[in-house]
Amino acid sequence: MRQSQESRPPSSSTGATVLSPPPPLPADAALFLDVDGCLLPFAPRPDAVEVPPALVDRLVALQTALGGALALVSGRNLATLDRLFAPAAFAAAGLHGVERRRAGEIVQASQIPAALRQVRDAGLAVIGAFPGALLEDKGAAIGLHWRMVAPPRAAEAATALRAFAEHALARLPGYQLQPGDRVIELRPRHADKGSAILEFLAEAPFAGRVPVFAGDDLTDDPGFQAVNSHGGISILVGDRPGSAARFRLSDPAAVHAWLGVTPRPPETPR
Ligand SMILES: O=P(O)(O)OC[C@H]1O[C@H](O[C@H]2O[C@H](CO)[C@@H](O)[C@H](O)[C@H]2O)[C@H](O)[C@@H](O)[C@@H]1O
Repeated sequence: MRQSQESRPPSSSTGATVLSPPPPLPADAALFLDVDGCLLPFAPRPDAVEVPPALVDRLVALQTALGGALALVSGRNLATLDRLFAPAAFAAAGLHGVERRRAGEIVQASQIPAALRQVRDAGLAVIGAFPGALLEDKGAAIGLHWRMVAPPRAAEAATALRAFAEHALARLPGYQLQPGDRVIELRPRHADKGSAILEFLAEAPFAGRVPVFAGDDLTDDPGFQAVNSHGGISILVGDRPGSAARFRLSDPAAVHAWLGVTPRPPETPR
């Protein structure tokens, strides 16, 4: 369907979509937050991210203020999200929507097909050819990362890892490729961030609230579409042409400012 001149988002002289900063968080929001590239700046490796205690403090305060209607919606698995944000326990969707649980619930990890174990072993051999590349084993999903491959081999690594993943997909019925920021992932395809958000919105304490979702990457677009379909607030973090988001924040620091994260005062020595 063609958009009318009036309904199209405004464009800059370069043609890039110009999105406004989001309005303040509504008091009756159902708040959904992506993690890497949104709440946390990118780190060299998946296990090198640091979650500032002040961010956890603020998310816990928002969780209370919103009657529990706050969920992390991430490509990480649920176990990793719990470890990163400990001691807090948030409702969460992991593996790009494949895993989902309410706050305080314990869930079994997803089933791992035997073929994925074989693909993982073959993938370890491929990344071995590129110093700095790594394979992230997330249980039912794997990620092949090249952020730490130094130029000039980074482009070659990206091509080789994408080609490996495309080839491996044929051995994994029910799986799809998930491109990300210097990563290609293989993950189950029966759910995405949009379906996870819609499932949260169908139940307490999220139902009947204004959905708000902030995220940065391709995997976040189904989430933007889900909140848009409910008249909510979709927020792109960073710059990515073609996103379905209606508002924009420049980076994780801007997300923190918008959420009202304030640094913890330094501890006084006793
Ligand atoms: O949906 P998200 O919460 O944004 O998760 C997406 C993927 O993020 C992680 O990878 C990215 O962040 C790493 C740490 O900063 C970085 O080293 C890597 O280059 C990025 O691609 C995570 O490792 C993946 O499992 C997530 O799917």
